[in-house]
Amino acid sequence: MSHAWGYAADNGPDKWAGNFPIANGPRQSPIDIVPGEASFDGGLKPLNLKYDPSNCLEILNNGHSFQVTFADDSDSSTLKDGPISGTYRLKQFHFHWGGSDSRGSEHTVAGTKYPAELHLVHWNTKYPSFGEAASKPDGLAVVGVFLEIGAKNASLQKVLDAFDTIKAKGKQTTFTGFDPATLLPGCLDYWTYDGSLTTPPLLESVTWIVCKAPISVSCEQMAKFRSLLFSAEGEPECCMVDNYRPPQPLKGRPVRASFQ
Ligand SMILES: N=Nc1ccc(S(N)(=O)=O)cc1
Ligand SMILES: [Zn+2]
Repeated sequence: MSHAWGYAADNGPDKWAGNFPIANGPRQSPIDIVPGEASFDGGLKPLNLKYDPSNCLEILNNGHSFQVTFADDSDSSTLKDGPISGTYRLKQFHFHWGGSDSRGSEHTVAGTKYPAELHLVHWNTKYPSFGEAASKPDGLAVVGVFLEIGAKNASLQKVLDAFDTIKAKGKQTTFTGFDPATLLPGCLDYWTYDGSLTTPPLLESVTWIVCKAPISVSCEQMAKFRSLLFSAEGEPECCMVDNYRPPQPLKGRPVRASFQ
């Protein structure tokens, strides 16, 4: 690629292996989750998520998605139990979405695409920082939540209301007091498997925890997602849509279910 990675024809997922050969590695994400082929594991614990809204710092358009970033200098916003050992700290959350309601999620369920997918990114505190953890096989744990078209999501709306100030790539603004737990479904049944970051550098360091239950998003709210731009101020405007990587080969990996 002559220029940075993205989601366009000339720098999108099919081109990433050029600069990031791990794109063809053994534990790449996302995947298509086939419920009938997942194994129930009674040893999997319930997810133990404890978030402190006072850790919420800012919202940023990074040119690939928007992300809400958290203070991660203490164990006040953490993920424990589930399929992981130890304590993982929340670093940020972000979304992936489509140009229409028929696509947008990264993981799929028996081939079904959702209009969007939320990722809550946590790092293992056995390592000194996110950056260190991101290169370790047990370094990260990402909770994925599907969005399905339905009722307006009041919690999500608080995030969308901040969009007017971060429309272009590189824009960021203060965003405090938000509780990401309000974006979780009521039921925390999940699938889990060993995978990777779904964007470059595609590091194979993620324990994926994908919730079976979706949360709702209205079609008007989906239109708001699509109002963001991949482009920076002063560049030709390019709508931020279809910022998702398609499912990757499972290559023999087991997918476990926390539910029967
Ligand atoms: N560079 N940081 C990243 C963090 C999370 C993800 S994802 N989409 O796998 O949650 C990708 C990149
Ligand atoms: Zn993501």
